[in-house]
Amino acid sequence: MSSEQPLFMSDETVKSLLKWETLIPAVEGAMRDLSKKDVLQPPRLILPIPSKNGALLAMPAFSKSESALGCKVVTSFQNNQEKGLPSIMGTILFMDSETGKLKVIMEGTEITAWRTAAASVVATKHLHVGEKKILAILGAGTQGRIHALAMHHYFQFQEVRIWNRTESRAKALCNELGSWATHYSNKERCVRDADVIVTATYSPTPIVRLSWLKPGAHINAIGFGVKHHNELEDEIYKSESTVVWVDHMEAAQKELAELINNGVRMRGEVGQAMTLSHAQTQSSNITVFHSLGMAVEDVVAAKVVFEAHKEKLQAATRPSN
Ligand SMILES: NC(=O)C1=CN([C@@H]2O[C@H](COP(=O)(O)OP(=O)(O)OC[C@H]3O[C@@H](n4cnc5c(N)ncnc54)[C@H](OP(=O)(O)O)[C@@H]3O)[C@@H](O)[C@H]2O)C=CC1
Ligand SMILES: O=C(O)C1=NCCCC1
Repeated sequence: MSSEQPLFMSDETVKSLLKWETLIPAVEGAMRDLSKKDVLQPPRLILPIPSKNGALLAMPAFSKSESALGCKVVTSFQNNQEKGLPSIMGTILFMDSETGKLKVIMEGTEITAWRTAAASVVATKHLHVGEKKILAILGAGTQGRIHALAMHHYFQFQEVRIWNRTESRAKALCNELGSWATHYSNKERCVRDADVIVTATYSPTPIVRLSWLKPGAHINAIGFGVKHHNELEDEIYKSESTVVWVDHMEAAQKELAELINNGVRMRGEVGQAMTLSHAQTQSSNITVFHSLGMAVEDVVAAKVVFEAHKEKLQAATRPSN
């Protein structure tokens, strides 16, 4: 019997091993595999904890092509900012996919941030047709920050605008990012003329209006406060020119049930859009990627990190000549 103990990887170690160059293709592959039904991923269990303004989510997945098996447990506690803690904190259990034996216990707070932004990059790549000159980000928390970094890295937008409810945080983030990011004090001005928009807040009421959107704009809607669809006004969903995509249809039936019951049609999964040519999306359509967040993204990201860790160890023990 193997007595090998599971490895523990802290968020600090995980962060040092995460690279957009390896993560984005891995998340793209996971989204494609899910739509090809090469992934086992049941709808996640969500335990709301209303008295704490929080929730706990249990998210297992198995990727056949990556031979990756794992489960993330993640919490979302909206009042954590005042306690100096991240709102979203996760832990990933990464197993041997042949035996189920636990290989790594990985802190999953960094992975959750990075893989969510990577999924938005993949969705933007496959759903947005036109030029990518102006990016507007609403929310300057963990997700707002990591989306700025991922989008800037992948698409090299000419302008990156950031609005936040608490203006000083948008200013501080732009100062940290450098001259390529500009803070906006008015969200309408931030969104108008933008080619791509990211909403990454806990806002319980709409922060984007249809009349602000230019034809062909693409929105990555990330926020999940009380619901997963508070950030966009109803008119956006009702508009005939809007096409809504999700990461996982089965999860959307559950988590976006209210929208679906109100007649909003989900066009399909981003993984399905990858197999369509862009010509099938009219360039004047407004596209929305409703990012629910998928366990398979976490599991393949954990594999990328574990592989990078093993390579680093090997390199350190290789004799130099
Ligand atoms: N789809 C997915 O896979 C994932 C989704 N998420 C979701 O992304 C969102 C952001 O998460 P994260 O960045 O980690 O959280 P943070 O706590 O780091 O940031 C929260 C952001 O929401 C803003 N905010 C809070 N309440 C309101 C409000 N009433 N109106 C407007 N803005 C508000 C905050 O503004 P201020 O600075 O003024 O407080 C801040 O910009 C959350 O909804 C979270 O659930 C997170 C991870 C994965
Ligand atoms: O997919 C995730 O991880 C999360 N999704 C919604 C908010 C909490 C974390």
